Amino acid sequence: MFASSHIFDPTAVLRTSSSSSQRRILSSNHVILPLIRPGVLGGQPLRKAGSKQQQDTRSACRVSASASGQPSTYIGSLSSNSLKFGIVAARFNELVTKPLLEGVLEGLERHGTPRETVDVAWVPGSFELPLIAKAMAKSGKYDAVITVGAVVRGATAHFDAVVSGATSGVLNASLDSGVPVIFCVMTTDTMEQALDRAGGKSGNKGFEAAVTAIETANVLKALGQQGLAKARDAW
Ligand SMILES: Nc1c(NC[C@H](O)[C@H](O)[C@H](O)CO)[nH]c(=O)[nH]c1=O
Ligand SMILES: CC(=O)[C@@H](O)COP(=O)(O)O
Repeated sequence: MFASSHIFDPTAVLRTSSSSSQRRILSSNHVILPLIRPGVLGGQPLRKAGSKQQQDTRSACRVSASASGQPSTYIGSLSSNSLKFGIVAARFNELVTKPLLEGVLEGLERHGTPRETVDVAWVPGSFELPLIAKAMAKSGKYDAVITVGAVVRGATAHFDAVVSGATSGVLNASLDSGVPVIFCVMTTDTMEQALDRAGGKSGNKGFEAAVTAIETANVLKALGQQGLAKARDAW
């Protein structure tokens, strides 16, 4: 799927445009992005020498206007080396949230963001995630914020209150700030289910959240470059 005689730059964005009713990948002088950074596959990033695309793809996202005026499709790069991230982590059930946090940091690192550049704020529980996430998002310092929590059902209805507050609060933080705030909060019936998703048999949802943050931030950046999204400080 990624075979290409051309050199590609993982900091681009794949864009297709429709022509008549057929969508097509743009001509061969456009680049096809790997869904995983070449270094992860052991491959070597190739580079298309000397083309306009190369100048374009040097930015976090490449968008080329469609000559036919047809609608375009934006698919965000999975390269994070031009992005800044913040994380808010809940200490409650830290048996789960600490491996989730590690998964987030590993995911960011494997796509170009050294963990030393990532700010991490700790809060008591998932109910406190939205306040700090919104503060970070509205600071203008971050291209995306990732919230990490683990809400495990107990004997009372408190589970529902915490999940409801955390979910709507994180969503509000994102929509209100115009910054992607990613919801990496386990909401499970048992601790085992939560641990399975924090590096157990179901993988690490923290790593997945990191990839989601990168792609969403890059799409928003591309739309902004096309005047299709307000600049963050105008949100
Ligand atoms: N039971 C869980 C909680 N409860 C604490 C709340 O998040 C909150 O800190 C408290 O209600 C004070 O505002 N938090 C979790 O993250 N996970 C739980 O399972
Ligand atoms: C999600 C919670 O708040 C829950 O773990 C607390 O347990 P309980 O409902 O037994 O008080």
